[in-house]
Amino acid sequence: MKKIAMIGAGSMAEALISGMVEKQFIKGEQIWVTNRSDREKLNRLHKLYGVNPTYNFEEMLQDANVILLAMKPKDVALAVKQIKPYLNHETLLVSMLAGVSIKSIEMLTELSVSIVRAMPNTSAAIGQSATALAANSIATEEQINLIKTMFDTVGLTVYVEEKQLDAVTGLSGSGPAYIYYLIEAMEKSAVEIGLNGELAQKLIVQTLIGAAGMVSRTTKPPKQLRREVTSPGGTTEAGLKILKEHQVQEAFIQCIKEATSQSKRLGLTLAEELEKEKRT
Ligand SMILES: NC(=O)C1=CN([C@@H]2O[C@H](COP(=O)(O)OP(=O)(O)OC[C@H]3O[C@@H](n4cnc5c(N)ncnc54)[C@H](OP(=O)(O)O)[C@@H]3O)[C@@H](O)[C@H]2O)C=CC1
Ligand SMILES: O=C(O)[C@@H]1CCC=N1
Repeated sequence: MKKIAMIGAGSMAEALISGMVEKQFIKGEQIWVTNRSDREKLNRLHKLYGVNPTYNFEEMLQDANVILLAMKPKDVALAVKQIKPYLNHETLLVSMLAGVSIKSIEMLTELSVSIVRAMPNTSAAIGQSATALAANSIATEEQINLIKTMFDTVGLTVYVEEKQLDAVTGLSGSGPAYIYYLIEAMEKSAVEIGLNGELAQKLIVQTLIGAAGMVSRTTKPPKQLRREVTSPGGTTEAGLKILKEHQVQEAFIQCIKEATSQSKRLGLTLAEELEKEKRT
């Protein structure tokens, strides 16, 4: 890989840059990054990772092996319009956008280009993303393998059918936020029950790492692991009773379903706009 061009320089782009550079998949100087107008952010990325900040699409896209779309779904139409003059049949477009279908991107490019959709998460910054990939039929095996190798450097990568990407987005794309929300609650409670914040954070983080390790390294299902913590008449049982009363598990299920639906809605909104444009 000689050159990656990133259109968009937000949280997800930075997480990916940070992970790829840290894992020495690519040097910062081989990455070109642009955004809409936040010059300060581009300069910060340059200082931190050595990437090339630019607003010159020609310089950025010339000979790029991969062009990464990393803007919000609502901004993709304008972004693709801007890069369209520099696309050709050799182009390999990678989209990290929630919901936006391969078909919509094809409609925007109006060109037969290889497209790989990826749904990573921000833990890519420390090489711990859970990423799912789906590609169009133009993408070659070599191109798909290249993108798999790229995301492998920032965590676990799996292939899915494109129609499964909304569910992946609701589950693992947004997933880190659900865990941070839980950590916030644990931190708040720790202070209220009289623990020092710094000490509590250490205990919470290790508890999460330990629980994740137990799920991934033992063959026991989470339900059994939960039962093993829960002594009859003990503390866990008393605590879990409150979670059940508040239907916390159902709330989590609803949360993931709603995030999945929102991914579908984001994609549909754009698809409808593009169909409407095509008809007029
Ligand atoms: N954040 C996450 O956890 C994840 C996000 N994603 C997906 O990644 C994408 C980016 O998300 P995230 O990083 O959070 O978003 P951010 O809002 O943090 O970043 C969006 C970036 O896109 C830039 N941008 C917008 N329009 C254009 C344009 N026309 N040309 C060039 N750059 C443009 C913005 O520039 P400026 O700041 O100058 O306006 C900004 O740098 C989304 O589509 C999201 O669905 C996928 C997985 C996880
Ligand atoms: O919230 C979002 O829309 C993006 C997609 C997955 C995580 N963040």
